[in-house]
Amino acid sequence: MTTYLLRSVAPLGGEPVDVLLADGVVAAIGPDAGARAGEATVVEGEGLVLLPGLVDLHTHLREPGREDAETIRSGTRAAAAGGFTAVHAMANTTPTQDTAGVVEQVWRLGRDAGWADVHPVGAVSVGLAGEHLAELGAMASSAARVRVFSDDGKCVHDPVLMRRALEYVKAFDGVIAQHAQEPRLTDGAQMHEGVVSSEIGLAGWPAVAEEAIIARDVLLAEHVGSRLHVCHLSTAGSVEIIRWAKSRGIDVTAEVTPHHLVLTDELARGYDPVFKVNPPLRTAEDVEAVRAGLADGTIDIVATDHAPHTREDKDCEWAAAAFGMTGLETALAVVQETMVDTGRLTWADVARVLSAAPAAIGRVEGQGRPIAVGEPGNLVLVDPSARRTVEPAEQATASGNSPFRGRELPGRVVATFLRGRATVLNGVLQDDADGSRRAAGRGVGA
Ligand SMILES: NC(=O)N[C@@H](CC(=O)O)C(=O)O
Ligand SMILES: [Zn+2]
Ligand SMILES: [Zn+2]
Repeated sequence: MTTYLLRSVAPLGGEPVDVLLADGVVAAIGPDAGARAGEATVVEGEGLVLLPGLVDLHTHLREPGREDAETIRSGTRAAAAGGFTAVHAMANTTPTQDTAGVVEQVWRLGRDAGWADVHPVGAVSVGLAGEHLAELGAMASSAARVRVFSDDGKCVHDPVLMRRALEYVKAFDGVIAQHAQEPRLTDGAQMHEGVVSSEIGLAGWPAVAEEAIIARDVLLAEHVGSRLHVCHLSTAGSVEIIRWAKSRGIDVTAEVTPHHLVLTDELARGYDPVFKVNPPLRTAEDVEAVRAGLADGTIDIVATDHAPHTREDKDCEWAAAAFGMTGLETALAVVQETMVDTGRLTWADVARVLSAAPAAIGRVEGQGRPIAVGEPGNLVLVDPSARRTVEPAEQATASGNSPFRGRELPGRVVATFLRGRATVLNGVLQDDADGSRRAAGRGVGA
């Protein structure tokens, strides 16, 4: 196994030091690292920030069932390119990830691909139909060790089913990740309900459809004494409810997506379905509220909700298009632009919201760890001074539905290490050496 000497890198944006990666772990930090480097491959790290490998709690890999949009391999290559060393693969596949057999298959395909650890999310209900609980216990005790359960794409709207799920997962320290969308209030909805939806004539998805479910679920979580996680929170009112729930001591965590940190419903005016997503892009006031919530810790993590879709499902009229946008390869850049470059989060905070906290919520071992001697070599090296223009054709994801296409974003992933092995080096995915390699992000000097 190759040994790497990361020379003069800044862990969590702090003072530059040398870091030695050997035998899959952080073997030395500081003057000792150079002395023990021997034949190590040297990575010049001047000006680069070293973070723990990123952990995504919310990824759609589409395999099994929609391999035309993404496969476990293409999706985890995109993850590596974006600096991730672990992803949670959502359950809305075909067949649904609602049995031990299916989650084990997804887990095994992820392990065999080798680009990032894949932790399958188990469905809450059989077939995501919202009627009968899936075999949560069997998925938890399977080889995939499932701890996160979600019907994402659909809301667990029946309060009795939600209550039973919350009670059931307590036995194995699981968590229910809720896609908060009251279906009766969003029938036929196409975008955020507000000024823009009424001006352009698209059916609205009101903020209250999200907030009503979150309010109900934090109360249910309190009642049964269980753990709740709220997926892709998107409104100012949702931030207020989570803040209130935490102040009462309710065991709830929440995520925001990169796109909800920066994009607004104004983008729907062009009727480009690349901006069609669930929950919908909201208003500038909501964007400010989710940034403030992330900055003050009300929102625990950033999760991508990477949702690849084929051209047929996206390049059509707005009403017919699928909901969702890709995000693994732009997440860190968007967080840098909206939160770090604006002074609202430090790099140490970024390590928390994109690595340590999602690993803790998912009960993932060996990820999201401090950068310290003896810890697994799951790391990402970032150049915050680079700039790049997002080009879907240069991305590793098999789908082209990035809402940031053509947009310039800061930062570049220079290297990603999975247990000491480089999955990305010098901005290039490490699968072949024939010049046809795709850059992991076009940046200065890439
Ligand atoms: N976010 C989306 O708009 N779409 C997701 C489902 C989901 O996250 O709800 C998908 O699977 O495509
Ligand atoms: Zn969802
Ligand atoms: Zn999702």
